[in-house]
Amino acid sequence: MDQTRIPTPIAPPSPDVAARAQERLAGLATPAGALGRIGELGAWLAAAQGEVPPRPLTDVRLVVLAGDHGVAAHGVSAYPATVTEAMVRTIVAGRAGVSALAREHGVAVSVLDIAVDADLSDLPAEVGARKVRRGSGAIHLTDALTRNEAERSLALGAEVARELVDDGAQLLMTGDLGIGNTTPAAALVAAALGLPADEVTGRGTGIDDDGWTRKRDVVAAALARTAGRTSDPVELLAALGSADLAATVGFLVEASTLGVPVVLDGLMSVACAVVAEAMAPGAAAWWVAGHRSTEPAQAHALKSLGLEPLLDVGMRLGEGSGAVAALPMLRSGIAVLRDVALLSEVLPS
Ligand SMILES: O=C(O)c1ccc[n+]([C@@H]2O[C@H](COP(=O)([O-])O)[C@@H](O)[C@H]2O)c1
Ligand SMILES: Cc1cc2nc[nH]c2cc1C
Repeated sequence: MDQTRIPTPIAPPSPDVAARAQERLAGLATPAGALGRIGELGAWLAAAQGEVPPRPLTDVRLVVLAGDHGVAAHGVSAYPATVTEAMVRTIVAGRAGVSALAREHGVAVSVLDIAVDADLSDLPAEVGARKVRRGSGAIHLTDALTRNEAERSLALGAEVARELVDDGAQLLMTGDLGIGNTTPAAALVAAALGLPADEVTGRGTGIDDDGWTRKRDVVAAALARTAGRTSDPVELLAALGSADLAATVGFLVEASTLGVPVVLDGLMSVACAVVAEAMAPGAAAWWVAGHRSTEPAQAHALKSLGLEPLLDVGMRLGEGSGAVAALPMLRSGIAVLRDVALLSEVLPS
């Protein structure tokens, strides 16, 4: 039986409302186009909300999807895999990098253990309620997941997005956490876009030249191992992804299906967005890229999606931090469409 999924096209934010928002933007008491991307963001959010001017963003949610990766035992990261568990605990305690940014910008953060290779059952039950497995396979040696695990991960990511939207979330963000995860994310981008390992391999948490060469070889071996099997997105996630990355894909597809805008983060988020766009063509119209990571694969992935990141400040933290950091620009877009006078109101008649 052919298990290949039929791509499900996604309708964009309302073109009618987008046109009305552009009309309001063009009529503001500013020189035409003077608000640049801030104005464009306001118009995009208006179209996404179906309302001009758009409503203030009072309910913004970030979900950090955490997991370990078999490749971490093969010298591809500057840090040991034990950091993943430690940082899940740190996010729960509200003391991670993203925790500080999220408090500053009024974003509610939750962290989910999708595939951390540790027992986190002492944490609040919701953290581990969707655990798929302990760690995903080392992709240069074996598939990351079974096809069934990939399907389950996609479904649970979708479920997470649905729950947040049902609970009133106006804007969603995805974050990632997992030592070694820039290796499968780079491999996903390479396989999806037909790029060689050299062009997608970055320094991740800060590996040295020897580490980079090892990581490049791991990505190349993973691509060679799975050649010819990765045109179907579910197969791609099973072969080269992980449970946490597959869950992120499911989350992104579902958010766009529900018509809720998403701010993407760094490499993992944008690599998953490439796979989500393949599963749900048109979904990218519901996403904005929060920042440009230092990872080369993210640049390729952004380009393929036609997304220009809002910030370019050398961030490479993950955790959703670059999405949260970009939020003031989105709020600014809403403020100008709501509060700036029209030129017709201020000019003497
Ligand atoms: O978001 C990014 O683009 C990004 C770039 C480099 C590193 N990270 C974070 O660092 C970890 C992965 O780096 P590595 O070197 O272990 O593959 C993981 O926890 C990510 O959240 C994140
Ligand atoms: C300390 C630390 C925090 C992180 N947060 C996301 N990835 C990370 C990797 C490390 C090493």
